[in-house]
Amino acid sequence: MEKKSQNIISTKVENSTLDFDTVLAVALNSGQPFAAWKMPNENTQSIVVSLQKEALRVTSDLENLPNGFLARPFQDQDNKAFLIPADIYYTSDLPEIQFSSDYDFDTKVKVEKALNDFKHNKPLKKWKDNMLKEHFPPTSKEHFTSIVDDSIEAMKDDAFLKVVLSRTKEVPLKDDFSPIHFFHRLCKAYPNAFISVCFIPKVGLWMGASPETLISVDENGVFRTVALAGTQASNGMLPKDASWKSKEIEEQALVSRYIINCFKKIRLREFDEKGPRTVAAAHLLHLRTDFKVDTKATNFPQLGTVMLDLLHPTSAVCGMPKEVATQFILDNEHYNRSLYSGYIGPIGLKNRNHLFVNLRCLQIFNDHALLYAGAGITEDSDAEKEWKETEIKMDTMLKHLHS
Ligand SMILES: C=C(O[C@@H]1C=C(C(=O)O)C=C[C@H]1O)C(=O)O
Repeated sequence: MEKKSQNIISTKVENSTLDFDTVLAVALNSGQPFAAWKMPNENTQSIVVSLQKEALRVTSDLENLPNGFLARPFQDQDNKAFLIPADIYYTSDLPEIQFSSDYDFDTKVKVEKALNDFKHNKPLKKWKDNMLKEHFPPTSKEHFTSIVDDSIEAMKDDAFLKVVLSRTKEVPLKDDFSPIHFFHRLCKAYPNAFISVCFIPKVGLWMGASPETLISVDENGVFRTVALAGTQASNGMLPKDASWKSKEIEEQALVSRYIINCFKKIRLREFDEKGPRTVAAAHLLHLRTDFKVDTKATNFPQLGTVMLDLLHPTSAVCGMPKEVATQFILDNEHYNRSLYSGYIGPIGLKNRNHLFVNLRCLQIFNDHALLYAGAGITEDSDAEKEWKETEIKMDTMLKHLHS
């Protein structure tokens, strides 16, 4: 991955003070923008905290942005993403905290004091004051099934081929709910998902266990993306034993075709394609095709940025054709998806970029959570089954919210 280098100063904070939970607790209490995450199949847990009150608003130009955590909503007017710059960066595989060199000695002393104070028994309670107070009413079953039926009619009239319709559900939280414990429960339950918690003022506190990479470019310049679609409950079945109906096979093939069309638009022929094969995500099975490009061999270092712009939102979360499906979603869902089905992930850190589709996620309010899930609708869909599909997708988070 090619990127301009950034100045970073490492500060050793008294060893006993520094651990992931302390840094996360101080970040949560602070009201500053922050994100913490664990990558799929890795044990390291990382956190970035911004020392500015608001997240930055940026275009997703990965080669030129400062290191940090990027979060882009499904849709908004100015097509910009939020960036939480890594003013402070902590990763559990290093014994020190890193400050970007823009921050002076006083700031470092303040942060170290906050970490020490917390360790000497300041409880995690202020975080609730930073939560959003209001949201759109949760979607009723009646509304969801009626818009699914309307979309099926529209597809029968050839208005579009596929649309992904989503909904929300409100769940009360216990008084002693801790985002930190929840984060660890998710890490333990879903080792191959991207586990994240992210706070942006006015956008709220979001947590998730995403199974879906939107794009990644690793330290060797290898670009990856996936076409993920088709859902069934595994009910204990191994991926290799799964069989799929033509509805799901077509639904996933549309996503693959969409990705290949994006490669075609930029005249890139040198991509590897593997699949589709069945993969497990929590208690669910999906169909997935993997795409890979060597950006060094193809001399295309900015491929990540270019594909991000072309791919988002893919037909795994939006539909086909994209413009008509987007309009149907905006006209019918009757709520703002915000970060749900947008993309989130770390950029620049450890010399790699990895953005995930923000799925299997929820938003935390001070006494309840708002869960989000959607389902791909085609002409052959059945509204009742699609409602059920959103329920089982929401179970990914719901199962671990209280334990
Ligand atoms: C839209 C969601 O998931 C997406 C839609 C899928 C489908 O329609 O079968 C499967 C995986 C995801 O790409 C969601 O989890 O909310």
